[in-house]
Amino acid sequence: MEPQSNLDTDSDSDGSHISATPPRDPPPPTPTRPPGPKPQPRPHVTSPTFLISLKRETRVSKPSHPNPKSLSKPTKKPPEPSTDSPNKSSHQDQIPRNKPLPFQIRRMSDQNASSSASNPIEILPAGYFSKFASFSKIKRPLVIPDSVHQDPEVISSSTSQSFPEFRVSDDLSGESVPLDSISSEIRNEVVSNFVISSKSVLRRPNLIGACVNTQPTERPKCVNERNFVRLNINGHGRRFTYKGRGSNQSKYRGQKSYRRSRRKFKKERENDNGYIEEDGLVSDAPKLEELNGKKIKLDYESIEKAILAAREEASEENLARLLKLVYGYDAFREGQLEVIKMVLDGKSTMLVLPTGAGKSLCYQLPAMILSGITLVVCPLVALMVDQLKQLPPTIRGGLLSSTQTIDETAETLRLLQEGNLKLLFVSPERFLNVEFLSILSAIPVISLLVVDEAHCVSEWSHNFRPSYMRLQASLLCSRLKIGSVLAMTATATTRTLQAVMSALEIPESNLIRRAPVRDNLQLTKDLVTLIKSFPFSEVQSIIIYCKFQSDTDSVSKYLCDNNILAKSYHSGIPAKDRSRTQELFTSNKIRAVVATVAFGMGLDKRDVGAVIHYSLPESLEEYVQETGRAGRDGRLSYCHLYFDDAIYFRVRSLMHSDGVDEYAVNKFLCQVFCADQNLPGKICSLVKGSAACKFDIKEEVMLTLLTRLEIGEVQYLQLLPQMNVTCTLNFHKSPPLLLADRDKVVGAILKKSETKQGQYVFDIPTVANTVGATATDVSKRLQDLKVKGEISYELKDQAYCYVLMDVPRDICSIASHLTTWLSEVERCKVRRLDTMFNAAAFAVKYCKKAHGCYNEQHTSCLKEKISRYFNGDGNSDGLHKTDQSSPFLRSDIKVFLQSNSQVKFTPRAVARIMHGSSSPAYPSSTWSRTHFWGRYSQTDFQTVMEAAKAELMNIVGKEAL
Ligand SMILES: Nc1ncnc2c1ncn2[C@@H]1O[C@H](COP(=O)(O)OP(=O)(O)OP(=O)(O)O)[C@@H](O)[C@H]1O
Repeated sequence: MEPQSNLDTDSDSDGSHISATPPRDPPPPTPTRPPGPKPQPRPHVTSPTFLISLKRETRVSKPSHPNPKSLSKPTKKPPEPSTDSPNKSSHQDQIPRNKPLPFQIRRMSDQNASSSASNPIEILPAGYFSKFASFSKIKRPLVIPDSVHQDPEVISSSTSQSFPEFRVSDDLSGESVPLDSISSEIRNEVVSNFVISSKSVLRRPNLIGACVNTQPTERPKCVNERNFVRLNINGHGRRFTYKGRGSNQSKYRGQKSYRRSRRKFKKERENDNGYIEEDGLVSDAPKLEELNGKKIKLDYESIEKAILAAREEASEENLARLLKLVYGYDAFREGQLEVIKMVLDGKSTMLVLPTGAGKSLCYQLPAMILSGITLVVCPLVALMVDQLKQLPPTIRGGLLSSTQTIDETAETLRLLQEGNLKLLFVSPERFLNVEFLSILSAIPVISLLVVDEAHCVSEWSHNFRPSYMRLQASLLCSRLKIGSVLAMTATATTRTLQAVMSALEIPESNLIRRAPVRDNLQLTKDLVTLIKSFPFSEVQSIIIYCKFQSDTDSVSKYLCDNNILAKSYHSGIPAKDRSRTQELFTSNKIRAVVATVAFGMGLDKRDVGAVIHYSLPESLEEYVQETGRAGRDGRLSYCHLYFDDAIYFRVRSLMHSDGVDEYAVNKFLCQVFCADQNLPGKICSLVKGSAACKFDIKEEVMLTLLTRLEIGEVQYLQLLPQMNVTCTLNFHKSPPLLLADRDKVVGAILKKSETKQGQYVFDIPTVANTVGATATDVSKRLQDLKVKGEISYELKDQAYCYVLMDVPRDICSIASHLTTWLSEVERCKVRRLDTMFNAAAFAVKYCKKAHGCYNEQHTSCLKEKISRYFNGDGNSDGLHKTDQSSPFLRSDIKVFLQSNSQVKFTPRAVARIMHGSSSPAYPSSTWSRTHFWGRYSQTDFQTVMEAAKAELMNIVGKEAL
């Protein structure tokens, strides 16, 4: 075995924990098979096993060096160059469909061969794996990436194309088990499960806070814990139906149903099970109970005492007592006690624990003890909801999210102001909301600000979010009274950590960091071999990660066709269906979820036994985070990675989709500052869609640039919440001029509108500037007039809004500075992907299996790579797969430019097309029709850009002559 000394372990895998939750049957070492075409039979398994042998289809590989002659004769007419906006056409019939071929497993004849397309391959029968094959390479059908096609039509169309065929087989020979014998039971289960789920009560956790004051709750005799109540309001205990919009607490008062529910509630309390059911509503026991596999009887009096004792002295003994009383846990896991003590000491702390290691407890416990409110910043609404549900009954929690109605938000804010919340989940975007900030600033103490998924703060992380970048300590502390900050992440390299800690002003000494991978995870490489092997067949719950939405749909469909209960999960699926899938999975009603990266954050299913990466993750951070969803119960779990360089090249091309050119940034800044027309204090807006097309910069990148202008050394602007800025208005009652006399907003509207067919069309920020109000004030005024029946209106054009604070004198130097920074961010993304690829390639090709790895099992070498990566600066070492040059590149670009001579290109735009990567001004819906689309995805992006630049210069030179 590889010495583990360089890898810290976490308590998930310490002896006591393992003995409490025994490992799944350990996998027997994979039997070595003799060479030859006939695979050996698998060990006999008595229970029904569902083993899948893949039979896939692939598209014809494009020759990496195509004949230029053939290229000059396009097979299809190139795209209409551009009289109409390229954006307009997004029909699925414009997307080239891939020609399926029979499934191939490629066995490299040359170990060092790198390009699967150019190397001789041996076609093996499906399901066969020779022991000589260093790795089974599966050529996948080319599907259109999420990021390229957001159009749901396109997504659904791509799912219907013919796809990998999966068979149910009973052994390595790939023979099929009679499906009926397996399926009937499962089919029945599916049917009944769906019936159950369709009847289930829709819960709206964000409403729970709104109901907290509906009646006097059975409070314990709290001494000085004002917010402490026996009942949780987080979804475990009492729940009230919310009778439609506008319902509020007063509607409950005096109602019969309410009195009935009170009686029932009291009765439940008398039963002393600690949990309360409400009036015909969901009465599931708290998560807590499920989590520990035993009932916990909450002793509220003792809990109160324990809280007071811990507040008085945060000793290990006092904290452990509280832990036992509230959670039923016997001991803290590694790192937990240390961080809780630091937080209670008021020290800002950076916590890095693996996924599932128990980070939430590190803020929940202090939230109970600290006197003020705890604010938790979460990146996703779904994550907030899950976290809220998982709060113990002793913490009054609430959340603020964009999915709430105005009434719900108002109710939560009211509770917050009244001090009736102990813990509040918010999105980072919420900090743009002036009303929210003013309520927060009036709160005497925000004891703790928790930044969950804190790596999002740093541009060097795998999951950077511009709105997180705004969570600068200086910005927060200047507006709010925050006791201390707890930043938490499972995955961050040293460079990312430094950036996060510096932004949140966390001292270096306050870093608590453990190894990124738990010890109960086995990391292996080959999906097919593993699916056919014994441990996998024993696993009840499996998550399969795919890169693209269309892959998840197809893979889950094929699994279902073969009687393996699976559902797909991605952001293109309506939220309601996604949560139903999650529910089915958590309650073991389906066996597998086939998902994009959108699945899993906040999922606390302890018995996920396997995580399979069907596509290469984008980074080791992503890999570690996703594999960390297996084995949270401490049992031996399996992580399988499909290694495929076709996906690698496609993803690598996508990594360049955020890149920008200096001149584009320059143009963008000119628009942001509108040269000399704008004065500081003016409200401005940038319509997202049209600006993205105009500058060929993605919307998120524009937001990143704006955020940079807000939080840089000079604050050039202040971001406001995004809104629809174009208003089309009709007057109904009073004549417009009469109304304008009474109302200055209407006066400004009449002045600043264009009239089109009797309708008034205007820009809200412009009207706001005219009357000296905020955009929100104008929106509110419009709403009032609408309620009075004076007007009706429609809003469109979602825009970034901001107030100008300062206009820079030298836009060029800011543009240059920002471009350099964004280029480094782009390179960093590519390096992360390369590192992931190299780690997988190492396991597949070069691992000497000297330190504990055997057969396809590469836990030791991968853990070592992961550890080195996280402790270093995150840089890639080793192989570089992309071609640094190509003899036909220049001539291909020339042909492409000639055949699209009416279109204006930049070198970057040409390189993106050659890489098959869309951008706002050159969308795939138009440009994927050219046969050059994606042709050079295996050639280094920079090399293609330089070749394009040279060709464009040639054309300019000729035109100048
Ligand atoms: N001291 C403990 N003893 C036993 N179980 C614990 C302990 N602390 C936390 N847990 C359990 O571990 C599981 C994972 O905890 P939690 O969800 O907080 O992990 P996490 O680190 O936040 O993971 P993620 O990064 O995925 O969000 C939960 O079921 C939690 O109840």
